[in-house]
Amino acid sequence: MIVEAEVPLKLTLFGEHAVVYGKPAIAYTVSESIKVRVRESEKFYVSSQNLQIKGVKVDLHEFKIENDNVRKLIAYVTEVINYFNEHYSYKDGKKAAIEIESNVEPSVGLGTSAAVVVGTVAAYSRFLGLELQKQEIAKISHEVELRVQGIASIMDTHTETYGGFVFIKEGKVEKLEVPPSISFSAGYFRRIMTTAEMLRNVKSLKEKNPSLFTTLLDSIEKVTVEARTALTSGDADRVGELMYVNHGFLFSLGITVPVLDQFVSMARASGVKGCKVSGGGGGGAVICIKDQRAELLLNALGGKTINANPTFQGVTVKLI
Ligand SMILES: Nc1ncnc2c1ncn2[C@@H]1O[C@H](COP(=O)(O)OP(=O)(O)OP(=O)(O)O)[C@@H](O)[C@H]1O
Ligand SMILES: C[C@@](O)(CCO)CC(=O)[O-]
Ligand SMILES: [Mg+2]
Repeated sequence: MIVEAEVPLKLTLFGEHAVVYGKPAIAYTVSESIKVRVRESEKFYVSSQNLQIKGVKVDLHEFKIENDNVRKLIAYVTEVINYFNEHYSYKDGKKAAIEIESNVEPSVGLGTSAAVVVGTVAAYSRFLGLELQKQEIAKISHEVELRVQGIASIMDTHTETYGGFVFIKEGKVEKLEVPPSISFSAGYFRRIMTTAEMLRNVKSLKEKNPSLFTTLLDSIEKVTVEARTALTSGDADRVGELMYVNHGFLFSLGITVPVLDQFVSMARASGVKGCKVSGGGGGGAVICIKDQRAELLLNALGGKTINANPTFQGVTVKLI
């Protein structure tokens, strides 16, 4: 028996980083997805084609890779196994081979870490004979992402579990109806830091200058609340204006890098209605109000466009 979970990736429209500190955020799922397959095995294995290891140290006696980078890269998966061992006393129970398939590079600001967690929770729990509801999958996934990163909101794991457009506020998830007249262009640039590292940078800014940090987050909250109304009423011009404003606040939080700021300011100068960084930053994803000029510019600056059309199903699990 092979259990396969498919998890959509996601784009953050408004409120990334602020959502970690209790502010609202808006995100939605796209057609890019990650698949996690779990099958019985004589030993626990984790395999993933698109993980790259920087630097290798090999124990030639047992031909074993000894490398802290490997441990970090698969931490999201191993933490899921630890969770179920702790909570469902499956110690020394069935061993599993866990395979992750993704067409998107890891760590691009599209919620790949959350998708790996949600997919592994959904598939591994079913492999153990559990029938978890989406609410439980989302809750466990957030706890796992939090354990690995030390800091994490519910946004990525809950958006990818439920699917569609979601408004996140104070631990609650509300589905948003956004008219199809509003659509987006998106893509990503090579990233120089992971989200976990960006979260730690933002936390240190908060500790250095708490009052300025509060002002910035309160301003992002105002933008996100206004964007919710503009989105559901189909006001693309207003959504676009608010995207540029949100990008400016994220620049002030120090989560952008030159290529992202260059892209956003050149898009604005060429008349694109709205653009901003999306997700953890440090490179990674950008999102704009749909405009071919934005997609051409993204590619011209060395980025990769993705299909930014919304999907509405969230995580799915099947036996193959
Ligand atoms: N295909 C994959 N196979 C195994 N692990 C993966 C895969 N993709 C991502 N990961 C894990 O997720 C980590 C990247 O998480 P990170 O949060 O930095 O990026 P992201 O989730 O794409 O961005 P954001 O959180 O900003 O949306 C990788 O370092 C790796 O540990
Ligand atoms: C940066 C952040 O807000 C979004 C990452 O996609 C982190 C989080 O919400 O956990
Ligand atoms: Mg992540």
